[in-house]
Amino acid sequence: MRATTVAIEDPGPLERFLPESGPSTAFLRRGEGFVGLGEVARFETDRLEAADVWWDEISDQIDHDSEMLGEFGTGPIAVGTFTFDPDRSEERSVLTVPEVVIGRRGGLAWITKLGPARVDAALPAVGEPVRVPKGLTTVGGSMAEDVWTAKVGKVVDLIRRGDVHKVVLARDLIARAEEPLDLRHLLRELMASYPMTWAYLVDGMIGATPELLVRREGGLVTSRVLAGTVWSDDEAADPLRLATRLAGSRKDVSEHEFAVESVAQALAPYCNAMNVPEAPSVLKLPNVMHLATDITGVVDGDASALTLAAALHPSAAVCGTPTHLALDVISELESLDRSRYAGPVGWVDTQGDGEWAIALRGGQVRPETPNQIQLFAGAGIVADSSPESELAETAAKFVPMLQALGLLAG
Ligand SMILES: C=C(O[C@H]1C=CC=C(C(=O)O)[C@@H]1O)C(=O)O
Repeated sequence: MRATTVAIEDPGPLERFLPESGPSTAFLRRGEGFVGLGEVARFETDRLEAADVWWDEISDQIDHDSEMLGEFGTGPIAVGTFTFDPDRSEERSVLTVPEVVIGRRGGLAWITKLGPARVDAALPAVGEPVRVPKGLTTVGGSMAEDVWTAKVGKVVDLIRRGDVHKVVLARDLIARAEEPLDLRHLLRELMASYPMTWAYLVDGMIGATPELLVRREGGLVTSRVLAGTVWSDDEAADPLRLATRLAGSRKDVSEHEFAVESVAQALAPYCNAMNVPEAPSVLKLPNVMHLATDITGVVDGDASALTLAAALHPSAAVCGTPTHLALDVISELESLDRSRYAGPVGWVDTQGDGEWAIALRGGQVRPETPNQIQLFAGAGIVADSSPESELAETAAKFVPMLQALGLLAG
């Protein structure tokens, strides 16, 4: 397979190149990142490790001709969305190799095309006009709210007995439209309202997540760990007071510490230098605030971004501590196939560089039900958790997608 990468003039908003149907992908933040059009190869699997091996083999077969060698993110890439727990999901994980990638980063723009022979590097036509969803309604989720809060109560009991320290419990919500959903509309809305997040679209999985599982750029790795949340239903609430409340909340700080420790421990074997800030900062989003820690490190060896994502997943930000016990509690009590929610979503290049976010604040549209989207949100439960407050927290985490769908005012 041949790949050609050329520098191009700024192509404007990248998302306008996405077609309404057919395989397409996006991973965008503050106008940077890429859109991927078409598909030259696809791997469906239930294991991150298998995808890593597959991409290694494909990478070796690509003959890449580039004007931009060494520029992060340029060149052929594989884009993926992985299930949270392959042993307990009906959904498949997918790694797809786009035929055309249009990207922008740090003032540079490029196009990469893949094919059997060297191809011209002209920009494709922009996509069809975007359709706004019509006749949307929510039709509930797998579990009634009071059943979910009762489960949170059970988890709190288990934690207080000392069986497990933290468990992230999730719930879902289904929204249905009169016509097939145009995911490009959701992507645009999410990008406009939540520019500080990573907006993703891969194989019907769409959302805008604030949490970066891992980024590898050359020898450097970064992970943005989030856990611990505060929100307010009162628009006039003072953000400084909310942030102070969050930073001083023993419950949220302990929830956050479990998450940081899980990432630091999983990353340590791959790094020969690592920096873990002692105290978290507060990340402010339009709907919630989170405790945030950016861990950085220098990679020792050639572990790819996908290898690192496999090692870090599932972190205690989306699973719990200890991992295997939290996974058992989730499978026993959550009564939900998490599908790709809370799994890694992102991209990797032929050098092993890439970015894998955690698929939060999003939902899945499936080919057999194109009018429908299943939304997911979860909350970290620790010894001091209150079931009602955790339910309200998940409601606050549904807000970005409900706004993008037009089910809530922005
Ligand atoms: C599990 C989710 O959020 C995670 C990320 C940030 C804060 C979280 C929390 O405070 O519970 C969660 O760990 C979700 O959005 O569904």
